[in-house]
Amino acid sequence: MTTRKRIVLSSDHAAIDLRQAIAAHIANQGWEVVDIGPTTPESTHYPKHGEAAAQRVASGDCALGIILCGTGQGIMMAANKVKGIRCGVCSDSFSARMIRQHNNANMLSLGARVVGEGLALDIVDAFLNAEFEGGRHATRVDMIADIES
Ligand SMILES: O=C(CO)[C@H](O)[C@H](O)COP(=O)(O)O
Repeated sequence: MTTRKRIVLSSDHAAIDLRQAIAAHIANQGWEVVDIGPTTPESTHYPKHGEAAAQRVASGDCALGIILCGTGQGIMMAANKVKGIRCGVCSDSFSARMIRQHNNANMLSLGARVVGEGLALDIVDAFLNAEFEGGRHATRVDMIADIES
């Protein structure tokens, strides 16, 4: 039996269409997508959606998470308040690769009012296809965890 890796997706009202496009894109790549919404366009509050997704990652229920709001900034700030979460906002594919390789990021944040769908999907691919390099970077990531404890 093949175990598919689970990834959680969430957003606020500003990013529903882009979140759903990302969900379809990565489901096609074999990921088990846990899309925790929202699904309706009413105005909502990004901190609760960032925290909900972050808890799925921090608990180990999902290996990774992708979260979105208008800029990607507010929902990233909320997710990073959850212990064990390392989330970066990316508007370019190089940064998305590097936050995995050097920072062992377990969440990616995107701004739906910043990047178009084509670039966003490329950023997602860069994030998902990169691996943590460890070594000197592990020392530094451990130092981030020390700040939390
Ligand atoms: O980007 C965001 C947070 O960082 C939000 O998506 C944005 O602030 C929502 O704005 P509005 O309520 O005007 O749609």
